[in-house]
Amino acid sequence: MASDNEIEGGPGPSTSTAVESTGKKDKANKKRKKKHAEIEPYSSDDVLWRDVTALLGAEATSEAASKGTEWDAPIEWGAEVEVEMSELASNGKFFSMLLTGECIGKLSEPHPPWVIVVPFVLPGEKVKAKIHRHSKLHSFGSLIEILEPNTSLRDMTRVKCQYFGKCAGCQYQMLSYDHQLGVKRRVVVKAFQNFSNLAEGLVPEVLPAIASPMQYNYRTKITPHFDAPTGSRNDRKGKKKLKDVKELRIGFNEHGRRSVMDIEECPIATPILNEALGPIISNVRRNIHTYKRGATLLLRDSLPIPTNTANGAENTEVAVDAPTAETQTHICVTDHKATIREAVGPMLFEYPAGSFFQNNNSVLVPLTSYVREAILNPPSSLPQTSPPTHLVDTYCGSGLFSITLSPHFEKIAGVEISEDSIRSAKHNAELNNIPEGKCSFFAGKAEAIFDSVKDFPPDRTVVVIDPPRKGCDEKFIEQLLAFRPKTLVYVSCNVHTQARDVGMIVERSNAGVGNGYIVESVRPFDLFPQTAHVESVAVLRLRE
Ligand SMILES: C[S@@+](CC[C@H](N)C(=O)[O-])C[C@H]1O[C@@H](n2cnc3c(N)ncnc32)[C@H](O)[C@@H]1O
Repeated sequence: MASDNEIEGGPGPSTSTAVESTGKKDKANKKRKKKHAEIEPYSSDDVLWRDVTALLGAEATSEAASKGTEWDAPIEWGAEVEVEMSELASNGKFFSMLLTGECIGKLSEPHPPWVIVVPFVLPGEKVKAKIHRHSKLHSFGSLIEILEPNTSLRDMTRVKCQYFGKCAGCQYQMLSYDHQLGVKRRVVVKAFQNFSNLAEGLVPEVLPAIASPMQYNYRTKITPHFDAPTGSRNDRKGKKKLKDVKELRIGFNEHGRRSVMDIEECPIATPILNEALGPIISNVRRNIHTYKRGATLLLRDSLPIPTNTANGAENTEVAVDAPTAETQTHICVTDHKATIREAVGPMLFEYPAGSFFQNNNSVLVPLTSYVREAILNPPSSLPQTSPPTHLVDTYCGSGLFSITLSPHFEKIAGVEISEDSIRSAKHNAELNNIPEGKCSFFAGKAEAIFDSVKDFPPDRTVVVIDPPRKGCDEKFIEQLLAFRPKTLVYVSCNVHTQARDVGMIVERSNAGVGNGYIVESVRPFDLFPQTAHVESVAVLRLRE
């Protein structure tokens, strides 16, 4: 669960205003500035940077740029500051809250406008934080104390995780679920404002987020990990020394640090994963001498399946003492190569435990039904055209959209880079009795699919696009625009690259003649309750 912001800056002041610099320090500062200056476009650092500049305003930002003071933090590294939080930032995973206007602490005076980012706090709250990293026009503080809570938003009785505030995930637990959905909608609104490059009127009002039916115990995959115990040495029998084993931490990343923290339970994970977690961790501790280095453990929720499945691999199941009523129909799988089985409505999916599948099973029927309705029932305000007959499922994984939408299409083609997933997609078509020849799946880069669908009628074809976080390649977008399918449904777990790609599709397809795509709807889907992750579905339709 590492995020771009998760790496802490080194100790010591990083600013020229905060300290007298020696030649050596000057060099170090220059090196640091150079390193920090390269914010990767569309990374969570970039998303935060856009929030920072929006908060400070264009004038203050460009003044700092022209004076070259963007890196001159007015606060010393390690200083404690009292700040009043003003806004929520949209950079997903890690630091979720933005600044305060005024800082009370060790500031150099007069100081330039600056943003302080503090996690686990809410707008309107006054907090004490310790500065641990500087960046361009903003610094990161770790929360020491909430001095004045925002009691209209914060309710700590909602928090279910004993590690809240220490573990790097699930920072929205103190908020009502309705409020979380509103926050996620706002992230999508800002993503389209900041990254789509489209004029306001070209993006429709973002629809309210669709809730996950389960808000805890929904996550079907967790990956606790551990580093090799520091300085560990084996005794003569090859066993790690007891002291080192005691220092071993197995769990998730500690918030704001490189270190791992012990986890005995994860309230967003499904019950079977929580039951299996303790025995799995004890087993690693007992056998730590067999690990040469750290490792990531895989725990995946599955329906039981015959040990030798048509998909090939043996299933290894973790023994859990006396399964409860809730867990008895599920098993926990730990072998990457073993097969997982999941049901999505009436459809069954099997895939290797180590490959991609959406992690919140409870939301998959609402998600796939929403995509189906968006395709088949466009708003009545649009000219009604013949229903689509062909589906192209790009970045198809093991066939989630192809198979759930298969009853509504005559022909379907899917493309996916992972050969394992393509094998699963073909297997899943058989498993769900889809008539032979209706679905074809190809392993390769997404853009390669356009060679295989030359006989698909573009005006009756829908393309589903569900890329990884980095979004689509230009080559893919070029070929998509050359193909000109009637309908596009873009599903994404990174709304910032989604906004960029949707903007590019609309702009390029309308350049010149203006007969390209319009954005019909944008709607967030909550696949990840309690966390800052946001999924969204955008529907685009070619103008008549
Ligand atoms: C977010 S997942 C979506 C999978 C599937 N649609 C689902 O919902 O289960 C993105 C998928 O894109 C695949 N992928 C990544 N880069 C790709 C590329 N250049 N071309 C095709 N597939 C790619 C990944 O292997 C992954 O399965």
